[in-house]
Amino acid sequence: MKITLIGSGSWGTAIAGRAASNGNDVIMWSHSEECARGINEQGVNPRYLTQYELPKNVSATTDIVKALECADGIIFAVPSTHLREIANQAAPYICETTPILCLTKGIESTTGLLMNEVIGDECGHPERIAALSGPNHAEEVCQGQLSAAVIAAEDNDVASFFKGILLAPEFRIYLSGDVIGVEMCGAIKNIIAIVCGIASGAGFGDNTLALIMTRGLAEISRLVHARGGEALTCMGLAGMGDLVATCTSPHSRNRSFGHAFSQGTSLEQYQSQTHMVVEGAHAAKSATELAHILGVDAPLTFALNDALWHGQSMQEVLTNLVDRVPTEEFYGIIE
Ligand SMILES: NC(=O)C1=CN([C@@H]2O[C@H](COP(=O)(O)OP(=O)(O)OC[C@H]3O[C@@H](n4cnc5c(N)ncnc54)[C@H](O)[C@@H]3O)[C@@H](O)[C@H]2O)C=CC1
Ligand SMILES: O=C(CO)COP(=O)(O)O
Repeated sequence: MKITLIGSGSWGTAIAGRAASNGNDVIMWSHSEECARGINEQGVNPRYLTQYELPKNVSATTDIVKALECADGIIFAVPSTHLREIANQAAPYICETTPILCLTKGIESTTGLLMNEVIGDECGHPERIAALSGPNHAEEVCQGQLSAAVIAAEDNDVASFFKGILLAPEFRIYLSGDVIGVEMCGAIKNIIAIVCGIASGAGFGDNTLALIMTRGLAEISRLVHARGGEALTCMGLAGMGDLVATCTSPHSRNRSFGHAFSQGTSLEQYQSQTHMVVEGAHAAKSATELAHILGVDAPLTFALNDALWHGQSMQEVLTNLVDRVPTEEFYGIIE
């Protein structure tokens, strides 16, 4: 198969390698000449996962038309803030029956659309769009460390197609029909991971981190349920699995950013130092908008949104959170 991978960050690079290791010819589209040249000439992405040698059947280009020529399957792995613009550029060159897989985790601000929905909006035929999510740090997947992911699609054939492209003994893939649930979990767990990073940076202990993760999972479940997903998905790889991986791993950019933020580093400073996306920061804003529209209580999301985008001090945010009176443990999830 010929697989086109749109994006050349850490996750795109690791997934390009995974697909190519299964014998597929992978062409990566990069917005950066430097990345495309490094991949073609050295077989290594010079900016992300720089120690990882890509299989020989991976090439790269900055020409999106060339990248999409004769694609049997297309994978989007660009940050959420660039997804619409890039899907719009790609759309005229994508055949209407070509299956598409979305790796991006986020919610679009102002529209409240999930990432597969943004691609569907631009490229049409949403039934051929799947989403992959789960506890998958690119740094470990590219080393072949045992991992698992879920691929969700309305059409089981589309999910199965991408399972065939990516499956390996060390990369287990489960299927789901709950695209909304899988996408919502992937977006919101990044918010909770930033809050965990802030708490750990501020000196809170393991009890507090477990409290944030558990109440975070309840918050994710309420949002999933209200957006039309299945609360059970929150118990799976995209929910509980990714929440644990992102809230606890030193690989997580969201958690590390939270830690740095608690020490006074701004989002701009962190992103310009690392050249990496902190999806949870953008999701804090878009999920707040969405929660208000859906009428869902999402205190951790609101708190992070206040701290990141409305200049509220960490002390004020914390006081607001602990001033809340604890109520029924599972309100708003099961009717
Ligand atoms: N890194 C990981 O382990 C995982 C990442 N993801 C998700 O995958 C998505 C992509 O993240 P990463 O690959 O980690 O990115 P990254 O943080 O490693 O790299 C940043 C990406 O932004 C791209 N970029 C920067 N400016 C751009 C522009 N003007 N136009 C187009 N692209 C531009 C870079 O080429 C690069 O692809 C995110 O939504 C992330 O949440 C999901 C699972 C695992
Ligand atoms: O989604 C991820 C792991 O599954 C990556 O998380 P970070 O963006 O926090 O590194």
